[in-house]
Amino acid sequence: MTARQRLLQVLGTPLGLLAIIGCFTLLFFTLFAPVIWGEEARMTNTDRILEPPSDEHIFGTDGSGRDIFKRTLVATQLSVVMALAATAAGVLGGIILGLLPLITGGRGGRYIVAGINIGVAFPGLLLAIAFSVILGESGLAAALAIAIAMMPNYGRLTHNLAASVWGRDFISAARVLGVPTWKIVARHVLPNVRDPLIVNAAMTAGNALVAFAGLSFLGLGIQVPQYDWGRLLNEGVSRIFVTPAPALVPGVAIILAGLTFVLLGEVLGKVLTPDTHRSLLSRIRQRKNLPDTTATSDEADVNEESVLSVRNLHVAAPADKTNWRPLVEGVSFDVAPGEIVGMVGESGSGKSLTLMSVAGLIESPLHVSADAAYFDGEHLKLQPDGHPSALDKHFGQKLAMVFQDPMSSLNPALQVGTQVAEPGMLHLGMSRKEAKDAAITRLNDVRIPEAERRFNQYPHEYSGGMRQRAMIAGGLMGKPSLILADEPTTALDVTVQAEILNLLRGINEAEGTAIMFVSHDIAVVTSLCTRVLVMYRGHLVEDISSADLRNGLAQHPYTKALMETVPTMESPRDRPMASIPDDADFSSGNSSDAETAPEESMR
Ligand SMILES: Nc1ncnc2c1ncn2[C@@H]1O[C@H](COP(=O)(O)OP(=O)(O)OP(=O)(O)O)[C@@H](O)[C@H]1O
Repeated sequence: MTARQRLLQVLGTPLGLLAIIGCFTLLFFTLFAPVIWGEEARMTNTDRILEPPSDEHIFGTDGSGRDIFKRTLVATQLSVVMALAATAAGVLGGIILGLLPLITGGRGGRYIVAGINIGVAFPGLLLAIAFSVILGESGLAAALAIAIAMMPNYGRLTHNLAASVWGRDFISAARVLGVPTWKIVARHVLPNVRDPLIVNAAMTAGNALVAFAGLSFLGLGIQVPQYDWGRLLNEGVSRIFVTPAPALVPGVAIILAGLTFVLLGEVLGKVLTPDTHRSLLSRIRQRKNLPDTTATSDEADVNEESVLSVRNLHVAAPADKTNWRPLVEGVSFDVAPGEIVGMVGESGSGKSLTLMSVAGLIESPLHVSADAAYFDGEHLKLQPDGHPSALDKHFGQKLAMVFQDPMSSLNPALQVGTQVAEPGMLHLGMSRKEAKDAAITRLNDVRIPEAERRFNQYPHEYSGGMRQRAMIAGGLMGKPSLILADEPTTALDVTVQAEILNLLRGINEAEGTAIMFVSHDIAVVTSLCTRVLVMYRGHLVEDISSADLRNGLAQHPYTKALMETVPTMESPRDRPMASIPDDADFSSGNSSDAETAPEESMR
């Protein structure tokens, strides 16, 4: 869903409606109130001084006989404009302040961060009053004082957001390309932190409005003959026990305007950061043309001897407003207890989606459905749209998952041991001490050297292979009956790759754990797995034993072509290695492409 569609959706809710009414009202009075009522609000009338509410002056008159209601409406302009000016200056200053430590780096950067932290420690309003006193009594000085007081908070927010992006790989990539730091900040950091900053700015504008009114109320802001809501409040308060209206009207205006900015922030928050769960549900309701995969029965034809059995799995992505694009179509497979099943296929063939959808890790906007799914003695319930209830409740106990990139799958802020031990405490009822002992045993099992010492280290202190082994150790805490491994060796060099494969093989032999191993490397898969599932363009085109595959008994042309690419002792050494050409098409099941493709590509 685009931001525009989300905006339209949010505007249809009571929150969006209130925000839009508030914004338009505020805009109207800001622009037109001085033009329409400016003259009347300025005109003094000594005959009607300090009058209580009447038909002519619904909220009475002030000490010069001027209509309080009209003055309140006219004061909207100065109150809102000054609040927005203060917010703009404060936000801009805060952003610069928050980004400076990244640009300067080193000791200078640390001093700036320390300065920001000290600034945050002071209450904003007190800071604003202090600066206002220093800068002198005027509206501009008050706006500047509010902006300065706002900067540390906004600077800290910016710095925290920017620092979380700063460590990411695309920033490192830009740095090694020699992009100047200020440009990295402007082009790579700012766009990634923009949305929360915008949302926060809208909320901050509400605070600035209240703060500005507060300063004027104290006599530090707008000076006579100009007037804003704070000034009117100040004039009204002296009569509050006689006639509450003169103080009440500007007071209510301040509250309503502040509330409008908060509502605007809420709306922006919803538009810029969508609620994925709700948007998925609404999208599923909107799109009628879901793939025809209506669930038939929970127990349709699954193999109860298997540890995992899936029937007619479909995954689809939204193509346009009403249609879905199929990504995985009608995939059915079984994994027997203690079996290692490989899944191979070209990039984008749907291997990861198949694995992730079985595990329940597919997120909006994709849609998953199946006819039936069975895991380790349990029929997974099918939801109304045919989505098999996820395996995730088995995570940490009967099911483990190993991902491709161990650096992303381990939390960099937590010690590795803590993350390995977590399933023990969460799912197996272990005490902290028991979980730690079990985790150290598991780290030893996966051959992490000095496991006891390494337990307390952080992911960045581990090598890539060790991180992957630690991930596997975490999965083994609960003695799983199935490990789902999504390209666990792709990010590793060949030696470490061999270590991980040996480790998985060892676990399978020692504990009888079934493994579903996804890879695009058919050589690795045939060496590790007993059976291989071949995916091609979202379809499972072949289910074949590794022995048959090695003996050249593959049936599908794509599988044959894939096998042709595996180098053997007889492969010619004076030619490039065989590969499948990009334009080869095996969808028709015609083998001619398969037989010619690798050779063609060698020429
Ligand atoms: N969130 C998503 N939204 C839309 N399309 C997606 C999404 N995730 C994956 N796809 C598409 O689904 C198809 C299958 O993706 P998948 O990740 O399963 O491929 P794969 O076989 O695992 O490839 P690789 O070996 O490169 O990881 C691809 O065409 C991909 O572009």
